[in-house]
Formats: sequence, structure tokens, C-alpha cells
Amino acid sequence: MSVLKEFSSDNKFLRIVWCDNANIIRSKSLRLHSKANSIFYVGISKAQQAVPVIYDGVVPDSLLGPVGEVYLKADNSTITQLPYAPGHLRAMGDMYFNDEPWQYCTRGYLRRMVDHAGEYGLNIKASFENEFYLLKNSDNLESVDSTPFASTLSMDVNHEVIMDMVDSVEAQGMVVEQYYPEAGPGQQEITIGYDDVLRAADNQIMFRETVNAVALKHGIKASFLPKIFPDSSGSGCHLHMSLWKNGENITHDPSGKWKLSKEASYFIAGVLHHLPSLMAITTPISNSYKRIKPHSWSGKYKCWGLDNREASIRVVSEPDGSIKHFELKTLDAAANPYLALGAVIRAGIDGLDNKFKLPYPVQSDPGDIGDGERDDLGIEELPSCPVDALENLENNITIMNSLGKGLSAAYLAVKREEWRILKDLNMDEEVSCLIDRY
Ligand SMILES: NC(=O)CC[C@H](N)C(=O)O
Repeated sequence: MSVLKEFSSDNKFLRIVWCDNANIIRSKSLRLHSKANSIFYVGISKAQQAVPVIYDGVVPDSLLGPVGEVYLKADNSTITQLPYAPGHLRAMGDMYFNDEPWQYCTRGYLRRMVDHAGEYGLNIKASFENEFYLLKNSDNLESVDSTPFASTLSMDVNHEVIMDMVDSVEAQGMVVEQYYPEAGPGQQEITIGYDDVLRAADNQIMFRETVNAVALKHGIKASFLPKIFPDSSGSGCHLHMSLWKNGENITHDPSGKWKLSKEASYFIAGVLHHLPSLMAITTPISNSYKRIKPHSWSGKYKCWGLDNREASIRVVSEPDGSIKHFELKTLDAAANPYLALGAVIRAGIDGLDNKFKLPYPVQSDPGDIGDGERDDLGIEELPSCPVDALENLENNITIMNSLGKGLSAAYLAVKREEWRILKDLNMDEEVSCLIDRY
């Protein structure tokens, strides 16, 4: 039976979507001539995994060139009607080469890491907490309002567009949990409920697509760029995660140290240990590092804390004191969600494998501790530019091996080319180059 049976026959196109190493969401669309088909694919060049965020061309040293095709096969379980684009359906694509999953596919990478966690009996759930700006347009960067954090006036100014975003997101099966205006002028936050990680990463793509499209329909512009205004709050995309076994959330253990289960403690220690390398993937462009500053709840220091919003990893308590999840703050929406989640999972599993010990939690603002004392406490500053993070990544055998030879080489090549170009731009030039990309 055709998988399209449940959708209206008015649909003319199926967008098969992929997110590349540069975190650009792209699609080729198949014209739907009949509803009989159940396998949908389009061909793309292998070189698509070697394209930087700035231009449509193949970067050097990526091991990829103009020769060679892969096909992008729709994951039929993700087919969704697009509420903001009548006549279009969307499916997430998986890249195949010679009828095998292609090693460079970022969605395939996350699938591999999900399987890896499964070998430990672990099922991981996650959600991305997006902040984004609403602008009158992207040319002169005029915000839709100039209101402060959680302003009800901002809610009223942006009521129609936000309600349309929420309806559109929910129509695609995501669960909206909260909405509030964030601290920057025109900055907003809509949070989505957690899900299995592959679905959570797909949700991140669907969310960005929807917010951007709905804003356009309302004659304004949304942007997830991490830092648009030098003197206003940046847009993070904090990653919330919980560990599950046999259908139960095992993050919490009332008798565990800091009320964490052994698994959660090792996992968090693994993520912390690898964070200076992970940042090459979780905060991947020059603009990302302009957001990560002390006193901005963005995770500038390599530390964790209990309910500490300045720590890069915050263990979150529930009203009854239990712990259901933890949050990685050092992540933004310039990160490819499949790569970011996959690499974070690999880091956490390394913590489990090696029984990494969690250091003492930091229960103050690490930005307020003097440099010397911070050193004594073992709290390191995290990388302050992509090139340092990329070097850490390149030397990190655990994460590099998990990516595999081809994907890691292409990723590093793309990111180094982006840095080569972006490092010489001033902030205005950088923002105008990137504002429409995320
Ligand atoms: N409310 C918040 O958590 C603020 C987060 C902050 N805007 C960031 O960049 O990460």
C-alpha cells in the first residue's frame, strides 16, 4: 500500500531533505505524479558533503570532488504535510551509495551512535531548546520589538506570528511545551518536548524550517544565528538529554552521588571530558564564539553544576528534587543536529566505557571566580574560536573514529574553509553573510 495514501492527492511535491556538514538544510523535490509509489529518492553529488556555509562549491582537502553520486532516500516514517507550503510534503533523507548507507551521511552518523548506545542497553532522549530572533528584515537588522526577557508586550506584539508558528509546528507532530520572549530585542524561545534522539534531530530540522517559513509568510525574518547583536543576548540551542533503560528514565538515583545514577554520572563526565573537541561540532562557526561569554548562560567554562545556569552542563532538578535530565549549554543552532547529538552521545559512552569520574559540581558563577582560583579548581576555559576546537577534534581519536575517515575529513575541511573566510570579516560583515543561513 502506498505510504502517501493518508495524504491529500492535492500534493504535488515531496521535498527530500538533508542537512549538510555546513548545517544548511537543503532539499530536492520529487514531483508526485501518482500515489502508487512507496520508495522515493533523488540523486545528489557526493560533493554536497564538501560545501561550506558561504558559497556553493567544493572545498579543498575534503577527499570529495565533482565525480560520484549518492542517492537520498526518503525515510517514509518522517513524511509530513507542510502546513506553511500547501502542496508540499517533506521527508528526511538518508544518503545511500551502492545500496548501502553512505558513511558521510550525517543522519546515518546519528543512527550509528544510537545503535552504539543500544549496545549498552541505553536509549537516549533529547530535545533542542531554540532561541531565535524576529527581525523586520535581514538587511538593516531591525528587530520586531525592543522588549526585555519574558515581556508580555513582546507576546502581544508577536502574537499572530508566534501562534502561527506553534500551530504549524504542532501540525507536524511536535509537542510545544513553552513559549516566551527571550532577553534580546525581538528574541523568542519556543520549546519542544523531548523524543528519541533521531526524532529529536529531525524535529530540530523541522522546527528551523517552520519558524523561518512562517516568519516569511508574516513579512518578517527569523534567524537562529548565534550572535546577531554584539550587545544583546545570543541565541543558544541548549541540548537537553536523559538516559533511559528498559523504558525507564535512569538519570536519577536518590542514593547516587549528587543524586545521579552511575550511568548518568559517567555519561556527563564523558561529555565534559570531550567538550573542547565537541565544540568543533556543537558551536561550529566563528559567530558561535561571540555568543559564548561569561555571565550569559551560554557555558563558557568546562564545568558542570546542579541547577547552575552558568555551567556548560547543568543538571536540572525537578520541583520534587528528582533529576530527569541534564542540559548542555555549549551548543547553538549553527550545529548540524545529527552530528552534534551523535558526537555528544559518543563522548558520553566514552565516559561509561572508562568510568570517568565526575568532578565536583561548580555551585557558583565560574565567571566570577578569579583566574588563579579557577585553575586551582580545575575549571578550564573552553575554546574561544573554531580553529582551536577543530584542532582538538582532529586530535580526538574517540570522536574522529566514530565519525569515520571520510565524514571526519570532509567535516574538518568544510569547517576550516569557513574559518579561513570568516575570520577576516568584522561582525557586521559576518552577520550579513550568515544571517539567512540558519
Ligand atoms: N535563558 C537562557 O537560557 C539564555 C541563554 C542564552 N541566550 C544563550 O545564549 O545560551
